[in-house]
Amino acid sequence: MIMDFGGRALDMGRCHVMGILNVTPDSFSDGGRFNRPDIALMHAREMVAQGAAFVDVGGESTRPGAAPVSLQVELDRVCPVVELIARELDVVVSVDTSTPEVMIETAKLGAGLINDVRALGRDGAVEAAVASGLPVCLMHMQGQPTDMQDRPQYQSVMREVSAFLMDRVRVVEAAGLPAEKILLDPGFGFGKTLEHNLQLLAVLDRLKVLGYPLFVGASRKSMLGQITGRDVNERLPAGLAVATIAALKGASILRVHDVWETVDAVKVVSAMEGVGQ
Ligand SMILES: Nc1nc2[nH]c(SCC(=O)O)nc2c(=O)[nH]1
Repeated sequence: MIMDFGGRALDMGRCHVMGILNVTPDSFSDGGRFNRPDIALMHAREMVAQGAAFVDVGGESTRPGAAPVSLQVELDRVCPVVELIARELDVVVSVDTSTPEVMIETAKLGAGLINDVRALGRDGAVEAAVASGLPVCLMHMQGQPTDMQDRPQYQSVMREVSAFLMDRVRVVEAAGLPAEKILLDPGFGFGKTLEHNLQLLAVLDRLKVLGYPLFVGASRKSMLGQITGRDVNERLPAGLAVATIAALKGASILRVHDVWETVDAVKVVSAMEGVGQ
């Protein structure tokens, strides 16, 4: 299934790597390194050279406990970087935002995907996403970053995550967003215990049957630290394991910090899947 990302067509039947470009001072693993547009462009260029099909630009940290940022701060962080990358590089610029005005502005500046961890939950976000004409990733989160990890609870995490995402799909499709512009994401680490995250990973293919491309982000997250005991900058092997599992289970986009390493892991999965039986 070919999806059009602001003029760049990509086959969602394949697994693509998205490089993370946090332009926030407090992101948990690379906070503050890429705040200047020229430095951000250099990092984006490097990730594209390593095989990233997407670069995800986020101006508001959504780590547990993160404080919201003002509209102007988010615009000031994100817009110059989106404009520069969209102009200079042949890559889909994804914008990690829940803010309607940021969606509209960055779409004008050449963004190709809206990546909203709040599934267009903020006032005006559905309308802004529809008006932007861009594809949207709808992600599940229980609670808000300020409290989501306090006491995550589910009767059945996959059933509840699926129900939430399908409800959001109904809302955004009714508002005019075509089905072929929707991606779904279970939201690893967003209001989930380690057990919930593992249960979602184990049955990720069940999310696929909803009929939308799957987006997965687990890179360097605390779930990997809980399993391995590794610090945030030593979680690459565990991250590659999740990337491989997700690719095997049909994920279309993997959001990661470590691009070439993940590209290679995906190449192994694709090579195996491509060989005649
Ligand atoms: N769609 C999507 N967007 C994201 N943005 C972040 S920011 C927090 C972090 O990188 O730990 N995570 C995700 C994710 O899992 N899915």
